[in-house]
Amino acid sequence: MARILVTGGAGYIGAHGCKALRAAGHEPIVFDNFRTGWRDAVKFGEMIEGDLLDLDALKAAFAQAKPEAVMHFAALSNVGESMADPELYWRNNVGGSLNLLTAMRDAGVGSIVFSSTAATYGEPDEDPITETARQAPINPYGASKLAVEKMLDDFEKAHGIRSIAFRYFNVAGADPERQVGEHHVPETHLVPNVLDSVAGARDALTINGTDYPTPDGTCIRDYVHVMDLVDAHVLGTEWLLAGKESLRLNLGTGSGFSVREVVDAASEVVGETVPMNYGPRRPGDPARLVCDGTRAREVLGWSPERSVMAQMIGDAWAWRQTGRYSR
Ligand SMILES: NC(=O)c1ccc[n+]([C@@H]2O[C@H](COP(=O)([O-])OP(=O)(O)OC[C@H]3O[C@@H](n4cnc5c(N)ncnc54)[C@H](O)[C@@H]3O)[C@@H](O)[C@H]2O)c1
Ligand SMILES: O=c1ccn([C@@H]2O[C@H](COP(=O)(O)OP(=O)(O)O[C@H]3O[C@H](CO)[C@H](O)[C@H](O)[C@H]3O)[C@@H](O)[C@H]2O)c(=O)[nH]1
Repeated sequence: MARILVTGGAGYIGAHGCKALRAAGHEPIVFDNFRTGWRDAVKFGEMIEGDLLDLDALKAAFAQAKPEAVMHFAALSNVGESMADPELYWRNNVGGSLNLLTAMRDAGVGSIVFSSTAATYGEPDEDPITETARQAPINPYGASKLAVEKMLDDFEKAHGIRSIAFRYFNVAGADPERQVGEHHVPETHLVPNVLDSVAGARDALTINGTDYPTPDGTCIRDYVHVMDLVDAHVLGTEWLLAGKESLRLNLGTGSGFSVREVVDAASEVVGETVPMNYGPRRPGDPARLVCDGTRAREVLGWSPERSVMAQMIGDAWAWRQTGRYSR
């Protein structure tokens, strides 16, 4: 059993991470400023309210929590917002991570699992994308995540802090037991937007572009169930705690689904037609992002068993019907 400081543990993926840590016998301690997170999402251990931009608060959190490792989910992650306000993204995501690594160095904590993203690849030059593909982000969000990957490299060389950067593809679904789930305000992700449209909580879903060079003209993505994704984080944390080397790993299934295929799957799961219309392309959307996820399976023994489209949509729908948070 290990004590793990979980930054962003009140957010979508971080809350599932806490559940997975607890299920594996570890003790998550959430560090979050609730900017996009939810107090109701903190269910699996202690919580320290604080901001990554406040180095003193972070140092105090390390003194209080005495963690053996860190899971670092906290970030802002809205691509459109990052284009409009890059300063916010560089300050929060890069400045916040710099403070975190500084506090880790000072507290003598030598293991961190970091949420990176397929957005670090930009317009990929490989299909499917392996970890050695060129990283050339096309928006400030992706650039901020790539900068943190480089910061991790430098802190390892200078201070021996070992890290795993997981490059997530499209995360979807929810805890099947409905304790935690996805709730962003505003929501930009496809699956919750589809379900909000079915539930009448928003106007018809707008499909962003139908003229991409894909079989049905809509963008193709690689969707991974959030519970599978956080299982990889537990395996990664245990890997580092066992003294093993730093890793950079994609997390995805290797299967691509178009926007239309996701909509059709949702209609089938929910048993209703998804109200939808067609809009222009969303700036910055690559046509196709599909992962070569072989390495995570081989190195960590990760097996994403729940990342089946019908299951991801079904779990997200069940959570939407009964579980959502309120502020
Ligand atoms: N959702 C996806 O599909 C996806 C894909 C790739 C990468 N990621 C990455 O995964 C991580 C989690 O994403 P999510 O969808 O759960 O986002 P989220 O917005 O639901 O959660 C982020 C959490 O971090 C907290 N936070 C942000 N800035 C903070 C700060 N300065 N100090 C303290 N807490 C702060 C927020 O309050 C929130 O609870 C992010 O780093 C994101 O970039 C997500
Ligand atoms: O209402 C919507 C919402 C989305 N889409 C489309 O659905 C696809 C998936 O969009 P998401 O917003 O769900 O996901 P992204 O692929 O844009 O982004 C995800 O993957 C990125 C990496 O490429 C980042 O990591 C980001 O944080 C993560 O959410 C895109 O073609 C998007 O344009 C729609 O057509 N309508």
